[in-house]
Amino acid sequence: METPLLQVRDLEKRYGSRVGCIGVSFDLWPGEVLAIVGESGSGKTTLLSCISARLEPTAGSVSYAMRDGVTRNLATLTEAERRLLMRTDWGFVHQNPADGLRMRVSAGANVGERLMAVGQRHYGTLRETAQDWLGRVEIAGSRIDDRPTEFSGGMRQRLQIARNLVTHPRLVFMDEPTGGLDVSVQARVLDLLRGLVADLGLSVIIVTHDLAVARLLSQRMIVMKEGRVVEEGLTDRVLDDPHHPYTQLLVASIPES
Ligand SMILES: Nc1ncnc2c1ncn2[C@@H]1O[C@H](COP(=O)(O)OP(=O)(O)OP(=O)(O)O)[C@@H](O)[C@H]1O
Repeated sequence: METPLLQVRDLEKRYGSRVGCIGVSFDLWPGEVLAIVGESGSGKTTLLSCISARLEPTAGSVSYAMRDGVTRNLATLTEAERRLLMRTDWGFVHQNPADGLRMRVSAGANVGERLMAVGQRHYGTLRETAQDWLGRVEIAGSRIDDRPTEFSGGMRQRLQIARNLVTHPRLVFMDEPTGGLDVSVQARVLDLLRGLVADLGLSVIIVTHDLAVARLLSQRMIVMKEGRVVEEGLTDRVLDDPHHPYTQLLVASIPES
């Protein structure tokens, strides 16, 4: 029987007396794209940080099915195991590309660096793979020696995506991946992400306040309000037939297109 890739149980994060998120439980299945939506301050980023082992929860657990098939509670990983997971089996696409790229090294080195983390050392192979990945994210190969500082916002975001996917991670976390881009650029990046996620069979957890992004990318979504999950279900069902009054309000506030 298939096991979930990620199991979140009664997760809670408090900042002093303030609640970041509370009582959150869900499973993520291999190959599934799950969107976490909710208004500003609802706890999306807190939840994403806890499940990606970047923030220690106050209570509850997150378990992950490692490549060797053993499911481990993230809290029991050593620091070295956690870092290896982050550099190889997981990806993290930040809203601001500068948070996920090294801005002072070339585009090629940004992609190659992640490959070196999985043991690739041969310069020719590193460069060839980097070149291939730049192509996959629609960056001209002639830009391989340019630094991200010389790239447009959309190019930077596409480079960040290449850097994350080059190691063929099984799980990618995304925090508002198109949030900082011009509307005209967003569509292209979203389209690219959708294609890559499908081609690579990635599992994804994506935080967004944009329901159109959730509709386009995710199969399932959870809706957060004041740190709690108020609704969960298949994306089309939640958006077409929202049950919770808060979700109804969110859906009703989408501008007609
Ligand atoms: N470092 C922190 N210290 C104290 N309180 C925090 C901290 N980070 C978040 N919070 C609080 O936790 C709650 C959830 O915040 P969080 O950033 O997770 O929401 P969000 O849904 O991601 O919002 P946004 O869409 O604006 O990023 C808020 O009440 C926020 O003020």
